[in-house]
Amino acid sequence: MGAGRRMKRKQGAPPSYEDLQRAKQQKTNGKQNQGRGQKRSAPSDFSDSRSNKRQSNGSRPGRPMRDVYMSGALGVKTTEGKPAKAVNGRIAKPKIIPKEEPVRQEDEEDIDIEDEEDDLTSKGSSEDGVDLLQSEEVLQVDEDDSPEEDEFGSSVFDSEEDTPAQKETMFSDDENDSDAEEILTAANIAGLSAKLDAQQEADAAASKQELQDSAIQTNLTTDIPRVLPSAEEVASDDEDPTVAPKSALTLAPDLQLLRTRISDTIRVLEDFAKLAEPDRNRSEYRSQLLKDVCAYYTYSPYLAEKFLNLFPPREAFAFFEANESPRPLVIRTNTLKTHRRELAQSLIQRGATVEPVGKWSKVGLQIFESPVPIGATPEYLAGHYILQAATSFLPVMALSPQEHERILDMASAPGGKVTHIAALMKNTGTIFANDSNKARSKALIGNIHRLGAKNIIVCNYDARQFPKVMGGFDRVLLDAPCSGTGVISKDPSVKTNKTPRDFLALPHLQKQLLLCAIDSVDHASSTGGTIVYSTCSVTVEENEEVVQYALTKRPNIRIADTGLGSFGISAFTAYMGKTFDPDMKLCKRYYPHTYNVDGFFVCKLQKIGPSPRAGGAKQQQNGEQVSSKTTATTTQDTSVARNNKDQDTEILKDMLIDPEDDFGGWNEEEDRALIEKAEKRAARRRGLDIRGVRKQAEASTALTNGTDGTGKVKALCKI
Ligand SMILES: C[S@@+](CC[C@H](N)C(=O)[O-])C[C@H]1O[C@@H](n2cnc3c(N)ncnc32)[C@H](O)[C@@H]1O
Repeated sequence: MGAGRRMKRKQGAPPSYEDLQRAKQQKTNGKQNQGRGQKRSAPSDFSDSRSNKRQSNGSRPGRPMRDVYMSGALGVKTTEGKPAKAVNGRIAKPKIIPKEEPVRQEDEEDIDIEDEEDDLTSKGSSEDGVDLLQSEEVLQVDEDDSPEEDEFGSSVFDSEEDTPAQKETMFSDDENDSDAEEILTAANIAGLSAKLDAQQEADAAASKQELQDSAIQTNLTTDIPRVLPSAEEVASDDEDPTVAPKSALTLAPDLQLLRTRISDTIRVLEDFAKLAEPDRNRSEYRSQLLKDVCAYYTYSPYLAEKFLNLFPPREAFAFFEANESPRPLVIRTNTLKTHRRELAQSLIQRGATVEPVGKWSKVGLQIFESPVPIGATPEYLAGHYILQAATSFLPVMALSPQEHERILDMASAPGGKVTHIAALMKNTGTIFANDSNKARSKALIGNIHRLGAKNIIVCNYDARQFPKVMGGFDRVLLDAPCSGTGVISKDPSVKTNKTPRDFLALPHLQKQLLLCAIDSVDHASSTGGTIVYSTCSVTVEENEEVVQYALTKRPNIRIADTGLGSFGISAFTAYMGKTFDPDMKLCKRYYPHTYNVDGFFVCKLQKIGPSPRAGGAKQQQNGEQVSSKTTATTTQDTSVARNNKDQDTEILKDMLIDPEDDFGGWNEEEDRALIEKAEKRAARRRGLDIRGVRKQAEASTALTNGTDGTGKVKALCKI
């Protein structure tokens, strides 16, 4: 795995914290500022991931040659490397991207605009979709409409496994893998072999060094690291070893010392009986770790603690590290217009180095280098691909859309997933692509046109209005608005701008949306009856807890296998004293540090009985009411409300549910009371007066409340 390799480069045997302190004392008082610059000059076995940040898109050593597509020594020139300038007169001149400075995601990849104005909730889950040109369009749109900022990125993972479900969904394209390999390998083999030889040599040297380092590390473990400050050190700020001397004209933390102390503290926590100082307890080490993590990686204590609760200390460290590097750039072939093999060849001819994203996907390509902006090639303009995070493929694979079905994507802008669905359906059936954010919907429409999807109807509702607007869908995708804790490398502001309120308000919205998604599905669909819920967040509140809430409120659903095989980590069945449905293990979690992909959560639900009268069935029967807000037309029949009331009643009885019982909808009052209670508790924990917090919230609400129906949530989130 890419991540593994990356971690191998970054981690080694760091000098112990005490050694570093000793070395530090020997230095003169007038030494230079030891901020980030110093960190970069740290010893090689202690290198800083942030200084490696730009390398992660670079070539990956040790790849099997047959997997790599690139323009090699055969001299495939970038003969068509200029024309981007000419198309529509809209493209900036092609930029040469040197090897050391791979394509910058911020510049090139899909932009997922966080809707500041609409609501905080538009912070993307699966950040994918709009490419450079679209983003240019969006930025223009933003000036006209509401200001927005979001960013879609790309990521990649390798998986050696093909599952039957993947075959069903992704391998339906008519690409022949071995053909592709043969042709492309023949075209590139000469250029690759020299490069790979060098890479293998470098790998072997790195492995040797790593073995030596780990031997040293083993010796180190017999020492008891002194990581906690003594009483005197606590008393005197000036002697704080994490702060550079004042003579250095800065109070920037000494990052090298911090990093070493983090590493030492983790060692202690892992082997407490052996390595802890006498009379020190675990929580002292944990709070030291929290403090150091916040200082080193610049997280708010609130969020850092959340992650330290989510992972064991060493894994949390790997997670924080992974968030400091961008994920690799990935594109999805648009099979409505081309095949991956042809696309790869075209990009190679433009001088790009590309590689299949992994065996799990027939449509993903990872871009290593490109002398032309990947968001501005003629192939891009012709809609042959879209820049899209690799994890963004997964919810669509789990949804497994079938030809001729009727599908709803509840929160679809800027359209990475919905255009993927259209491609898998080969432009048959009908897809409703909804998003509550108008400006983002323009980007969505742009992508739909560029990629040539012809079976999509765009609508602009608050998705909580489904299924009142229409229901009876074969499948529904809810790629929910979320906190974005899985995509911190793309949006580091998440490190500090998320508050406890966000983790109350967002799950509240997500729960409401998920119930609406469930109620919008036709349980009697002969092909589907499926709901997929996904987020690009790793928090339990936004994932397992949301699914658990839906299971409680809707006994007519079951968690189903995602069909993603062994790829991904099973979701939690218990977390911090809470237990979830045992089938929660069927849901999948993805982390940047395990697969070098965006953090993601995917859950597949199967609807096995009708929705309650209040929540869905009744509304589904109104499924024909396609509102005038629908912004495109189709010849497809939208009246697919197939529920037979008598039959439904029987099914409900079979499920031991009283058909007259109104188990639908959410109880706004009940939720509000719960939120207020949680807020009170959070304020008390932080030593704040809840009345002051509320006053501030009200003031903020007055400033930010909108008229689009999402104002309540927006107000909550802005505090
Ligand atoms: C994670 S993004 C969706 C990304 C999209 N699925 C894709 O693949 O390109 C979440 C989207 O939810 C939208 N959204 C937020 N609140 C919503 C609501 N109440 N109803 C519908 N859409 C909403 C945001 O505008 C944002 O576009």
